[in-house]
Amino acid sequence: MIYTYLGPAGTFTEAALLQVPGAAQATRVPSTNVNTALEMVRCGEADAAMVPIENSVEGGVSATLDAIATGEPLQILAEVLVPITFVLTVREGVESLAQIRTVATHGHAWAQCRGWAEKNIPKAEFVPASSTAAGALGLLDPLAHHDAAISSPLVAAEENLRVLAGPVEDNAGAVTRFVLVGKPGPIPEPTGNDKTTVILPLAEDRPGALMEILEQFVVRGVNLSRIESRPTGEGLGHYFFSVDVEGHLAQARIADALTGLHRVCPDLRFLGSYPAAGGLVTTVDDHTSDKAFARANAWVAGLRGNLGS
Ligand SMILES: O=C(O)C(=O)C[C@]1(C(=O)O)C=C[C@@H](O)C=C1
Repeated sequence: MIYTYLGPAGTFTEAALLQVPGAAQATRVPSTNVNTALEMVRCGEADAAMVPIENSVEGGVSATLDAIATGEPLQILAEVLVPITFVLTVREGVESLAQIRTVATHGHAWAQCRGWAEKNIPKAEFVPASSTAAGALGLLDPLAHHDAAISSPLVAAEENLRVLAGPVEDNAGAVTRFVLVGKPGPIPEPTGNDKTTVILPLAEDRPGALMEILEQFVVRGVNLSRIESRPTGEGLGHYFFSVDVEGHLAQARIADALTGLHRVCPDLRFLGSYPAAGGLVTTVDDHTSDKAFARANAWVAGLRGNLGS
């Protein structure tokens, strides 16, 4: 098994990948960005890619949401949660916060530490890095010029970097959610606590279009755990919705909701059903249970048996 992930080694994404059973023993190839990681899967150079999809403070990771919604189809195989905490590390020679003029980190990490930075290093300019680990490693590179980096405490310790402050995140207890993505194939078995992800392009901009989509879930008792609108790139006002719901394709209420969605949104994309991480407990009302659907379908089939007779 070959895995790729948003690298280099020491990113939160690598920490997420290491939670996947067997990944620590498998080949792990770092990619410099999410698109490259997903392309490696599409062209068969990697069997699966671990990529960040949302953070509890900063929200959706646009690069991932867009890349899995378009292009050659992909499938989410698993999700992993990683608690996030950051430290501020500095280049040799930087002794105090007052000396810092430039800080390198991933845009999502900067957004989670912006309040701390404005207060403690107000003169420092943000230098975007491809990941938190890349920003930290830059401190050891004489050709990179940033004074400081915001990264995980782990990469700071592994690289023997001087930590000047930490934790530096604005919200303690932040969590990033990562997804393991492969080529479309067998769907993981239902566990009873699963998620299903779909991409729903709005066919036309008219009153009630989003409502029509959402009611497909509501009437089948399906709970949404994430909904995000992303621009399609075709101009202002053109969006698709990226939606996670609680449940598995193997369950009648999810299959029935997808049937309904296909009628109102024929270009929808199924991105997979996979076990939910983090102790999600899904409760299903009696009237939307598999048994209730089976009874209702049998009843209609019975009525239809009399058609034309
Ligand atoms: O830069 C990293 O270490 C990553 O794994 C990327 C990433 C992200 O894109 O959300 C992951 C977790 C943190 O929230 C910040 C950055």
